[in-house]
Amino acid sequence: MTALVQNDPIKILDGPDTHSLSMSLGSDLPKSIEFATPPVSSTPGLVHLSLLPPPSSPYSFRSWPICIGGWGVGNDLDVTFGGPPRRPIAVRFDNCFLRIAERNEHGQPVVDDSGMVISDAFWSEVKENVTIENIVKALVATMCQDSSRGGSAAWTEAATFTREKHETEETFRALRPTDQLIAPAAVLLDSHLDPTLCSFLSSLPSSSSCTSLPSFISSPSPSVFTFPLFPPSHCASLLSTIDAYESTNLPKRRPNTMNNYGLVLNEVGMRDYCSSLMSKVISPLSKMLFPDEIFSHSIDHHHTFCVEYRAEELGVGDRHLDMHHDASEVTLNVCLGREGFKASGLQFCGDYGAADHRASSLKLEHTIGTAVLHLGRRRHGADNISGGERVNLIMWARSSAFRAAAAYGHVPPDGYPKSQEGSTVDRVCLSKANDADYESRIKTGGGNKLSGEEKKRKYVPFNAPPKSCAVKNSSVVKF
Ligand SMILES: O=C(O)CCC(=O)C(=O)O
Ligand SMILES: [Fe+2]
Repeated sequence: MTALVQNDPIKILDGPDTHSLSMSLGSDLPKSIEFATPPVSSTPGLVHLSLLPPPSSPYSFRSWPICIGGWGVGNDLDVTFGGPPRRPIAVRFDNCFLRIAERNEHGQPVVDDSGMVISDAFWSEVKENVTIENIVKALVATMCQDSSRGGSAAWTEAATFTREKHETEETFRALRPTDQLIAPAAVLLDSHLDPTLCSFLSSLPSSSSCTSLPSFISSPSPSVFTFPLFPPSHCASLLSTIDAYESTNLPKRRPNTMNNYGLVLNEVGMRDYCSSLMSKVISPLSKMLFPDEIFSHSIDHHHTFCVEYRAEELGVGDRHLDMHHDASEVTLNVCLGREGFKASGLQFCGDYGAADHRASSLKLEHTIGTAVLHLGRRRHGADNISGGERVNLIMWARSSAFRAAAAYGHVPPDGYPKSQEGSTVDRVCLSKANDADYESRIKTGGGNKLSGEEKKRKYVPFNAPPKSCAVKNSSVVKF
């Protein structure tokens, strides 16, 4: 394989938290690999390149984008744990449907479901000398030959799986040749955004952190934010693309383990549009709104999907969503419609691993076009819908660097230590799927019911008057 690379010149910016190993990778490009143009570094220390397989290869139907390195986590971890910058750094297959989570013969997962290469055997191939050249060579060897690193059969199967997904996207694109949301390299346009948000983002300095919230962003509870995101016309365009896909016979993978209805938008041709939404809106807002989070400067990939709920009167469908936390660092949840749905509140409890994990903290009502941005580890769930239909776009936004650190045990599982649970366990926060004590608590009438007064107190409508920045007061557990 040769490495094919995008056109922009390499750009490595200085930043306060740059990871010196990643940075040195970005500035020390291999001489022995043929690059069409130099690799690109979009955020400091994060290098993007693409592998271009030869025509005879099972991978040859497309190029394989990879990102290596990543800004923001490495040196923070060094400060926490001491010592030099740690290996392995993040190596992630980007924009691919590659999942080789099954174990290799050493019992190690090879590639996880966000594309992260997490096998020790791969890293032992890279050895002491962590350079782009060694990483690329080890990847090519892993994909093409050596069964001790996951087996070529597993990789061939992953290539076939990816090719089928790729063909599905192309078929859908051919059915809607003028749909700008599914075009290759689609971008989020200014006209897709609420005008106030759009002008705010265009004036936001790159290093900005939260000193006070702009008036159009509310923080009804620590580290939960709401703001107008999409105008109605753009919600309607998104719905029309979703509806068009639903009406085809193309394969529909449901969005996560809990929702039975909805689509993975990354798999219906919308990945590029969603990546643009992440880099133009979610990444800058995460830096600003979650400044104390170790990952907030390095959000770089996402699992984006839509969820669909229908009231009983409309027949089969999901009615509500059980309590859970997300497989994300930061989650965007925006309601697209449909006009006239009833009830369907979004309930929040505490952070996973914190003493108040199952204590109710907030209830929001969805409003079309309004976004909720929250930490993935905050427990939440959706109430029953009582009328009509509701479709929301959900982006689970993630950091490669943070996930690589977690995968290698540099940060505790789930990122955070567990505290002893406190005495408050509210019934609304119990999860049928995730709590072993759910049945016993429900049977014994356990879990505090919220009083009428408490319900009122906890109900906070969207567009509540702006508060001063809540981030500094948040009770997020740190490591
Ligand atoms: O329906 C909602 O608003 C919540 C969806 C959600 O939390 C999820 O899909 O992770
Ligand atoms: Fe969720």
